[in-house]
Amino acid sequence: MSLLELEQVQASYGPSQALFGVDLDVAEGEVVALMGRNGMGKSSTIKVISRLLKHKSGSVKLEGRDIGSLAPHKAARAGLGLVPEGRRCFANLTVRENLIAAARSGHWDMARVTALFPRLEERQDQLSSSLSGGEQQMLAIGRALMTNPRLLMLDEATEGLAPVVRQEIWAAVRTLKSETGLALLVVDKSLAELRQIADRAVILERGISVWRGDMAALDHEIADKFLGV
Ligand SMILES: Nc1ncnc2c1ncn2[C@@H]1O[C@H](COP(=O)(O)OP(=O)(O)OP(=O)(O)O)[C@@H](O)[C@H]1O
Repeated sequence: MSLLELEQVQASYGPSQALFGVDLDVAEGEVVALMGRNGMGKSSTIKVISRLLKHKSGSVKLEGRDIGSLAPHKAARAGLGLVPEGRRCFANLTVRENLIAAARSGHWDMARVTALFPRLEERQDQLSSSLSGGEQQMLAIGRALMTNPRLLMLDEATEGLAPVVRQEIWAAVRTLKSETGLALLVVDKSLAELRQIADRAVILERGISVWRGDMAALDHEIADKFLGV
């Protein structure tokens, strides 16, 4: 059974429909890249999974259980960890307070998160608003890990960061994959990085899953056709 499974999901923002038929699944321990050009529905799909956007048809299942009627905080409790686009943390809390506020019991605790991101340990007493963009992103990932998710979703986790910081984030994501086997759903513009980390990919075009397959099968022709790279 898949850990997460979406079938023919449709969703709208008021009168404006964004998703027209999203099929996607993530197995336990698997890394899936969710890809597509700008505005094709990647963030909306992540929002549907996190229950921040309600779908109007189709199904969203976590371990075979329909989670379509869960409130967002219950989705988090059910094991869906989200690092949203724009890395939202509590600006008026310190790094440590941000992490503690998210904590739920399990493998991930302060010690493990700060071992993954040593910079967070160095900055633990600083307000999160005083962190650099890269450090804020590390904190956003750390917060999501502190919830001890079954599935971690990263929406554009490296966007707008300097190349050296992006590498630090990717290194941490690779560690998550190799050392913890956490299931990941990753949205990112870097095909090169996704190729290194993802087992499979799902490509969206105008809110529809138009290609699903092993990352190794995503050749130049497919990338050119659907991603324009
Ligand atoms: N809050 C909103 N209200 C209305 N329409 C929205 C809203 N958010 C997204 N949309 C629309 O839904 C469609 C899908 O957007 P979405 O952000 O999911 O795409 P995306 O693939 O994540 O794009 P990007 O790579 O640019 O982040 C787009 O047409 C977008 O304009």
